Amino acid sequence: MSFAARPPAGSPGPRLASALRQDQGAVRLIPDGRRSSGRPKCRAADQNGSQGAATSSSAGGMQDAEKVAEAAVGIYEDEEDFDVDDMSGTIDAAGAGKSNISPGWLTQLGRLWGGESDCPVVNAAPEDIQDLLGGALFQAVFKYFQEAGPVYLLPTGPVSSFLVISNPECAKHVLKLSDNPKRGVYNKGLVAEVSQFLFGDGFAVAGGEHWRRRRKAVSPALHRSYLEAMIERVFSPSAHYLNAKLRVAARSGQPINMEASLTQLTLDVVGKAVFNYDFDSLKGDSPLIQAVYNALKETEQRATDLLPIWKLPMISSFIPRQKKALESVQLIRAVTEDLIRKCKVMVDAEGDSQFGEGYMNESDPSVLRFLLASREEVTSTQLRDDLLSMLVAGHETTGSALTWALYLLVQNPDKMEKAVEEINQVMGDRENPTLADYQKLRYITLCMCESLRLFPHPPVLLRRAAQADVLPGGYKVPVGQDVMISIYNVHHNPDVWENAEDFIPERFGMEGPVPNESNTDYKFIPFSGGPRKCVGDQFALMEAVVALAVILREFDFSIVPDQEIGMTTGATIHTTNGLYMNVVERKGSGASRVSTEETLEMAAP
Ligand code: HEM
Repeated sequence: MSFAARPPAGSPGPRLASALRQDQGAVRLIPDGRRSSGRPKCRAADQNGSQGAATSSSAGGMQDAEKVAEAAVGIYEDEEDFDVDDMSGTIDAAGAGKSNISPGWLTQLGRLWGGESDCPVVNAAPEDIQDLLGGALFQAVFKYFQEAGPVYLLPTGPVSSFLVISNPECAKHVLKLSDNPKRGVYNKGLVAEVSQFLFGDGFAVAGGEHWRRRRKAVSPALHRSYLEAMIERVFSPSAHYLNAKLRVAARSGQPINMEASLTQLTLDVVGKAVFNYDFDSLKGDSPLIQAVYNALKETEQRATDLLPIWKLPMISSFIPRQKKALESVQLIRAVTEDLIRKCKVMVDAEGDSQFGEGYMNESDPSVLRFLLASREEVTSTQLRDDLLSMLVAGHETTGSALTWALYLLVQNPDKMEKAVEEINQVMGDRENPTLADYQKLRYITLCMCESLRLFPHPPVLLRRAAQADVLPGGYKVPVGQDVMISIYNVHHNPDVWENAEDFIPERFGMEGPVPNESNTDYKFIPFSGGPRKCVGDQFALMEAVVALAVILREFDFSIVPDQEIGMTTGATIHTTNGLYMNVVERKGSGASRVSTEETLEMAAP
């Protein structure tokens, strides 16, 4: 799908869902004609009586719904969220369900295995296949949600399916029970399987006790004084560096690809913050950016591959797609290992460190230095994989979040005016935001949140049921079922959000805490929630708000006309062909006071 870069004057911005709605004919099967506004009520048994036991998903059978529910209630802080009486639904994860009309080819395959269900089961229509397999998967998943309701089964092959969740109640339930130390019902399942080639044993995909130990070791590195130091030493200087590049574009009158520029910015930031290493990707095309993109695209393709050839290492090394991915991983790992080696030499030379709670080396506040100084017993491969988890998780996500925030602001001039007014008011003549400034940049923070609501990165989260479970609403989940929480659908769900498709930063309010999963009761979950919530959420928000403040204070942006800005996914929502903008220096801004020579010197490759 694509949408025009310039909506008519006064338009609230991209209206993604309405564009999708025009194309609803592709989604066919809706038992009993149920619509998305209501929770589908499911009958308990099918007239054919088949239980479709041929898949690993359904092996092990169902536990008694109420027993499962009781166990789950025990670990909820807010037990009233869980309605034990309303558990009549049935989902059979055998890969297919009952269809009233001619099923699509994927469902057809699924039915060969005898799967049956009275719950909504969607058919993959031919026009959706490109989105489902390696395109913008989340868009097809949204389209089905509009027809099939907040919980449905999406068959993806003869023996595989996703139970897709699009409402806050079920998302909260699954996220809170993911790797939960009291009762871990869900794990990372497929996502761990398909991204192991990239993350190895890194804590972003590891599970159970191993994951818990590594997360406990790594997350203290992101303490408050570290974040404060990052604002002044990394976020703000890196954004000024981007400004030098923007100035060259402004003075030459050449359009610039803001998606590429912002993704380079965030790679530079995360490189310095995690490794104290300057990738300097703003100065030239970094093969590492492409490598990370290739590797993440491969993980998504693996998740939807009908024939998982990647499970056969001997064969997969001859396939160009797999070869490219493996080469990318080799490059990413080699860079990471080199950085660890160099830092270790410095830490060893220091002898016994002053390590303690909130430790920060003044000359090198990086996460790597923190972890090495802690002198914890950890193998260098484990350290590499953990740091790589942070590098990959923190780079593209924040780059995409900034890209869409800028896009939305440019498309909504009244919001842009408010944003620039706030920046000028808070920062005055000062070029570098401080922690105090960050705390006052409330409207910019809300713009970032609203951008993350409309364009969440990643748009879907994957889990697998390690035990039988029952979702709020009564949907039974058998052992082994793959579950997809569509953050995109929760954020675009019209039953959850008023004017869900419009960019309205004000919806969160100018007072009170910054929106997160807890204070919105899982309506807003861009950083996930529960035990596996993002460890870099504060880091990311600070980085993005500081970058926007520094950039918007100096430049005006407009989208290059007649540009089709489509969407696709790796791990985040990307444009299909970049986001080209014209840049103009604001009168009286810092930019206009810098000479062309100075600018060229800063931005020279
Ligand atoms: C706007 C930017 C960001 C967004 C939208 C985002 C979003 C997310 C989400 C949704 C998850 C959960 C994935 C899941 O449950 O399957 C996650 C996990 C994670 N994020 Fe972020 N993230 C962002 C920035 C960052 C940054 C800057 C870092 C590090 C500096 C980071 C590090 C991580 C790590 C290590 C995990 C795995 C945590 C675990 O499994 O225990 N993220 N992120």
